[in-house]
Amino acid sequence: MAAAQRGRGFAREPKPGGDMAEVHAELTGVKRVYPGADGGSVHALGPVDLKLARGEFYSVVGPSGCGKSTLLDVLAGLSAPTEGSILFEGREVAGRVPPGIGVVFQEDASFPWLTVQDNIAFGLRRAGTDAAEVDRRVSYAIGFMGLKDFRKAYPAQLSGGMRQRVCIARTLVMQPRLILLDEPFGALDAQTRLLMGDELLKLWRETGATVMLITHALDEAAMLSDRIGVMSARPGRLIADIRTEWPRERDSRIAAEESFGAITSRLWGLLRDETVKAAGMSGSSR
Ligand SMILES: Nc1ncnc2c1ncn2[C@@H]1O[C@H](COP(=O)(O)OP(=O)(O)OP(=O)(O)O)[C@@H](O)[C@H]1O
Repeated sequence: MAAAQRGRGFAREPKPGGDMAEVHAELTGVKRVYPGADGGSVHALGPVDLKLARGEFYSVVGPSGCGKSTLLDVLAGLSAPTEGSILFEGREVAGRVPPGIGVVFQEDASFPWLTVQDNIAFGLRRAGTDAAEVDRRVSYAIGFMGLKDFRKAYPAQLSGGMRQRVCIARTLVMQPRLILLDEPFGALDAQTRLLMGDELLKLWRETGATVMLITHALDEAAMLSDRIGVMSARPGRLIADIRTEWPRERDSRIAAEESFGAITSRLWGLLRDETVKAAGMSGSSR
């Protein structure tokens, strides 16, 4: 077993964080148009140009329906772009999820018929990982996510926050180098969201992964991210790029910093007009 694996739980490499200058994922001229219900089409996204540096924590905020999930889906390879190119680690993402990318959704995606440990082991077993390695990674994930007392419990016996931890752990044991999260805490109460945000930061440091988070919550974006992309009303384009300059060793207490308020008000200033436009556009298609 590699030293990095023995020592670092989820991490593939001994150096978390990596080289911030290295481009990890790159979208160029990406557009997504869906077929509309009336035989027309819905221009959901773009054109978008975006570079994610290896190891950075990037969040995307934008008005409802502006194309945030579409952006995540095309980057993940869950949906093919109508135009443009998407590279992950220098290779084209061509409408299928490449190894190395892990996705966490808002919905509780745990399997109700499997225990916590079997839920977390699911992807590894399907990939044919040997049993000892499955045990090692699952045990680590269970400890890390604070699920030790619940390893034999079924999802129905857990709170919403714990179920979402199971889903995050299930993605993390696959050791993704790019983690895409679509409103992962959207269904949770405010206090649980804060705690989950701290756990996400811990995981980000631990794994050294690149993270892209889609969120409606401006304070969540401001608290967790190195950089925040603001999207316009649909068709979603990136209209601002805000760097937070937080230290890597941070947690939700960063919200008490003076500069935190400045970032959230700047985000809201940018989003306000777009949100009004989006509300006016709801249901329309182009
Ligand atoms: N599979 C699809 N087929 C047709 N239209 C779609 C499809 N998926 C999304 N859309 C449309 O594309 C637009 C962008 O949707 P998307 O879910 O990406 O936005 P979003 O910003 O994530 O929304 P929200 O913030 O409400 O979750 C919307 O108008 C939506 O109705």
